[in-house]
Amino acid sequence: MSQAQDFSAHTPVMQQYLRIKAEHPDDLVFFRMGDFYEVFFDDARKANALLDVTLTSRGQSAGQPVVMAGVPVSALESYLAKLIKLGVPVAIAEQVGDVATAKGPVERKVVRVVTPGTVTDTELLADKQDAVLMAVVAHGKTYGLAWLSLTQGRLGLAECADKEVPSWLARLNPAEVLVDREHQPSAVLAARAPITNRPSWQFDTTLGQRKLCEQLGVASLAGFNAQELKTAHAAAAALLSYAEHTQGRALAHVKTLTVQRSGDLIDMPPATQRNLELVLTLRGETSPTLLSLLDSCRTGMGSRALRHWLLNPKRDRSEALLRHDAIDAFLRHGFEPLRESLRHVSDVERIAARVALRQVRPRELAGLRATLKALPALQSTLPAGSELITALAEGLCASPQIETLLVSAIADEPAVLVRDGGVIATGFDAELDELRAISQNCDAFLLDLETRERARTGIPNLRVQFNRVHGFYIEVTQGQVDKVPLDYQRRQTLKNAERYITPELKAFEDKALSAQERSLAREKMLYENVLDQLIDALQPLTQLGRALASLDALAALAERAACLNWCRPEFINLPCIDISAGRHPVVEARLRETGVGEFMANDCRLDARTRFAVITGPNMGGKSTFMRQVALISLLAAMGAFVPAARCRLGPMDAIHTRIGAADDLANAQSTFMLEMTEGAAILHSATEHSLVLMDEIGRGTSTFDGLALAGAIASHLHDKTRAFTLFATHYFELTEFPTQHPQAINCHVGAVESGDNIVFLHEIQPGPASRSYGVQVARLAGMPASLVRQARATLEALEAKASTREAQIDLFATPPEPATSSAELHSPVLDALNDIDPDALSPREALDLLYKLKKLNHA
Ligand SMILES: Nc1ncnc2c1ncn2[C@@H]1O[C@H](COP(=O)(O)OP(=O)(O)OP(=O)(O)O)[C@@H](O)[C@H]1O
Repeated sequence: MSQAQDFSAHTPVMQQYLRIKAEHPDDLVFFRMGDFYEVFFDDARKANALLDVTLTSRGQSAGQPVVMAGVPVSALESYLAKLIKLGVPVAIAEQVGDVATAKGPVERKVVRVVTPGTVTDTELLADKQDAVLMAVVAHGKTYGLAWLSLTQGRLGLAECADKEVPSWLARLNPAEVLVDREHQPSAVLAARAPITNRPSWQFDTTLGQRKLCEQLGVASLAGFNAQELKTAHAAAAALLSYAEHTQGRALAHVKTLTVQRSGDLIDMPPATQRNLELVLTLRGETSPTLLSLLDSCRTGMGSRALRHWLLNPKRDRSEALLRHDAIDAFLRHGFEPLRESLRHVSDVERIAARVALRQVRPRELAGLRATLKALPALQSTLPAGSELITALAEGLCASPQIETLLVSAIADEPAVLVRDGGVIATGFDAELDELRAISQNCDAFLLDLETRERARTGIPNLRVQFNRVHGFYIEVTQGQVDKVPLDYQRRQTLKNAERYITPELKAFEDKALSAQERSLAREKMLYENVLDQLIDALQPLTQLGRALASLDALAALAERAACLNWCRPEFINLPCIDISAGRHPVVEARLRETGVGEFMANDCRLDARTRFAVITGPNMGGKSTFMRQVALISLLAAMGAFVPAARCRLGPMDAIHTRIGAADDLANAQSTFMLEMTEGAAILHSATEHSLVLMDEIGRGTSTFDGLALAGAIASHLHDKTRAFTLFATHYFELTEFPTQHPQAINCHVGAVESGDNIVFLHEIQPGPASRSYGVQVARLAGMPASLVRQARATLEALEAKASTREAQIDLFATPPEPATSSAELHSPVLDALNDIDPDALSPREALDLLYKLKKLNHA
């Protein structure tokens, strides 16, 4: 922290600060002063609370001491990482003017604003996940969505209904959602997304259209099929303005737009993502999940691609088929050579984005150079026979000029930062080489001077040295001082020695220091030139990043298929889920890891005639595991992966809905039962005959009769009206009657055998209903006290005896009665008159007269 600085409000430097702060009222302003970023006033207090940096005060402002705190420049990344995690945006004001020539305070400017959705710093981002920035705006019931991954340069647009918003948020998992400050969209607030408020005027359709056209370099959005998405354009306006604002520059690398329509993707509501533990476990951990099992990628780019495929499975299966072909090709010809080559590949996707934003570090460019050099060898590992791999291989031919430029311009092992020098290769620029030679020849000159001066003065231990504060000097110990010649001028007195300068040494110092300064400035300029040339060649770099990411992800899927013994799924065009010997990949892996036992593979056969399976059996029997594995296998197939089964044939699928278990959602003031019913209702409203629905013990959150009645009604609705493929696990034995009255339903159960007081789970799905539920035995296994188990068993026997003497069975699945209609309504004169009308025979005039007559009748 600069010690002597006056920070009173009237000083020019504070005026400069206050001006910058006024432009960034919502951001924490990091104000560069030498080797520190200073934060002032309320920002300082905030930094103190969040980062635990020490508060100091200096000078006065409006009669109050100026409170401030400092963060060393070298520690910026770690502080930013903390603030980003806390969702606090930081505006970084750098010194952009020349300190040496500035009159008054050196010019400072906010060069970028770092926010959770727009971070691009390699150190601040997880390798395997991208930060997504999103903007959402509501026009009536239509929601416009626009999103951007800055590090991928991908821009997306969509429009959807309010009830679909949670699915989009869950799928895109944005780090930051921009909303209109005046009209915060309720669906976003309800989903508790991390929002950033922006002014209303930024959510403007016309502005959005213009900005999108400018960004993509086109005259119309028709080519992207995005012409009609007016509400999404409004969201894009805010999105692009904010992204540019935070980066402090245009986004040169964002050149493509994807329009996604709700109907393109297999719908996976947030509950499905959560219950199937796709990317997070139910406890919120990243492992063990389906993604953690799948992701054996060698690069961060590959992992990110895989995550994207998993969370965005398409209904149209052509892309998945191409991926299946590619995996086949890898399995036939080997995937390890490619995976080995990928070990030496840098994150080209992120490097390309950081080039475009001019944030790329010298070592990243060295990494890019090494990757480019490794490409021919990598290309030779690719198998033939797959259309997709052939297409991706074309993306590997990044322009040779880039490689030539990086080889000639960037040093073999460049320094971390350009400002330290040593980044540009020797031989790239004659002027730089000359300046460097002057500084490097320093040592030789100093040695020579030392020898000469020792001879001239007769002082044998005289030394010529340099330090940052005092520059060059000749040091003579106190005992020898009287031998010093007259042309020695004293620079500094130490306890045991005197330090001198001579005219010759002073002249050399001027030359050497200015050469070093000029050489650093020249390197900076040359580096910027290299960036200019790279930005001109961004397209092939971005394409290279994407090709490498996809190849890595495909090779990982092949590796998983081989190691875990998965098979290629088949798609057909008839309604069908036909899985032979299917397994739950994560449970199977866990059993193998822990050595507890073998996973029991199970079949699932659903088709146009059998759409509904009632699954019964003991707790812990494997019902949930079976249901989940059917969903996971369907999803894996749709994303283009092989599946854990011996054989698998799947018909079209438009959604995977799940209602499994429940924890109270206290934060949303919803009870377990309320949540169960809300999720259940959402499924009944949106599922179609092409959807897969998993219902696990619906109704258990309330009293037995209520629960049973509701479960029966829900099952009937799903079977008769929705006609979705449904797996319905239940402990209500009454529901095993369901298939007798519903032709498309079957019973199946998970097997268990009793031996004495014990129960052995077979985990095998068998036809027909379970004979009993073994709840008491499971409680015993769980370690309930023996006396309690005895009591429960006695009560159970009494209840069973009572139930068997009960006579009439209630028909759970009877068609519901029509809502009551009053007798007055049945004999309404208006209805009678209406019945008599023949609309086709009426002239307009007669129709109008009749309308008046009907109205009169109604009031009579
Ligand atoms: N097919 C299988 N092969 C081997 N083990 C299995 C199989 N299915 C389930 N298991 C084991 O049994 C445990 C319980 O399975 P699961 O949760 O599916 O039972 P459940 O019938 O749904 O129980 P509940 O009715 O209490 O919810 C799993 O954690 C797993 O360890």
